[in-house]
Amino acid sequence: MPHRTPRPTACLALADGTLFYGRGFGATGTRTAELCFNTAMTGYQEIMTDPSYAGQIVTFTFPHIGNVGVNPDDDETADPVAEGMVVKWSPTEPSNWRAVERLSDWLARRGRVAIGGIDTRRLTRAIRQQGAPHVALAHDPEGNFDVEALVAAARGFSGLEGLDLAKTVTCAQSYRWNETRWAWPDGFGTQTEPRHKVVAVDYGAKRNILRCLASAGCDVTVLPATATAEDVLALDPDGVFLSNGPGDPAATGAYAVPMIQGVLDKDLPVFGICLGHQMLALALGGKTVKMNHGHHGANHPVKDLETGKVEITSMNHGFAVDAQSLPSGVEETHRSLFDGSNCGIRLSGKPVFSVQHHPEASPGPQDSFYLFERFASSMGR
Ligand SMILES: NC(=O)CC[C@H](N)C(=O)O
Repeated sequence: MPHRTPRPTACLALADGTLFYGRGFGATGTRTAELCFNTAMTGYQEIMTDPSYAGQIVTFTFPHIGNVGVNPDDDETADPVAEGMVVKWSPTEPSNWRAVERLSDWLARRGRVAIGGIDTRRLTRAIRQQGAPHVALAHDPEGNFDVEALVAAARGFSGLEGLDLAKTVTCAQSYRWNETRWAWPDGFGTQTEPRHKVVAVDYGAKRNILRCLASAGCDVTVLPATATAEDVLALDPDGVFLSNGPGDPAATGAYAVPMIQGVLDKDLPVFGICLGHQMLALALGGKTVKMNHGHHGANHPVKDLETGKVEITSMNHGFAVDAQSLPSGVEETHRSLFDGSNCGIRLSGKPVFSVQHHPEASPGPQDSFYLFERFASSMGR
């Protein structure tokens, strides 16, 4: 019997002309984005719904993606935010008691394209070597691809530099975080009586961050990204939290920096995560830089420079704070043991600090949860 290879139904085109063919799933159509790779072994639903992935397509280096389906509880925001996904094996039938839907149906319903059957090792090596490429990912069940047009679309993608994407994923209006579910059911910092009034500025906040703040005893009011210092201070908070978010920190800094400086003038405790960390660094006079291929995974070792302790952390960033650019009075507190890049800062002698990694995990290890407790205790007991 002659062996017939099924016709490819998806095509991933890199701006340098490299093509990967595979089996499409999820929505049909074409998306352009920057391509990154994520090394986490679990948490594809949390990753796809992390607002910080706006403008990006994610290559999963772990081969078994989709095997636990999707469920109503693991979304980090209402919809997937990453533009699409690239995987080694097309998803099999989900097998998990929490699954309510197949990954492919969920992606299709929410307009996200995906490609399976890809040599993700080769692709990951290419990303590491050349830096995060601009790509076009097309899914067509008929398998008709105009590859020249796809490569041209990939080349036409503007890239993330200079893009303020926080505005596109922030909440439309302020709201109070009133979910009664704690960050982790196994009981980290579960707190029933909130003691600290916190304003969280939403640049694309993951829900588990808000849960962790609540679990550490914070009563959280969330404000849109463009909130001014007056908006924040009008709520008379005990502390201000700056969230994660997508895009180029320098672009979002145009309106975030004056807000943060206004808050710092009032001597309030401030805690930032990821984009929030980058925003705080900019507000304190530092600079951010675009990384070659960034950090995206759940296994990144970070050293606490004060204690010498190493935390295994969850990461998702393509920009970094340039530690050399930090003015005196701003200390580097954490550093990546993968590449030495900056992972944390503190304003000397003040309860003003931030980290590049994700202490809320989701997905990932919970080693860094202490940072939420540090923020809570900086607001008094
Ligand atoms: N997770 C984040 O907040 C990401 C921050 C920023 N957009 C970056 O890519 O570095």
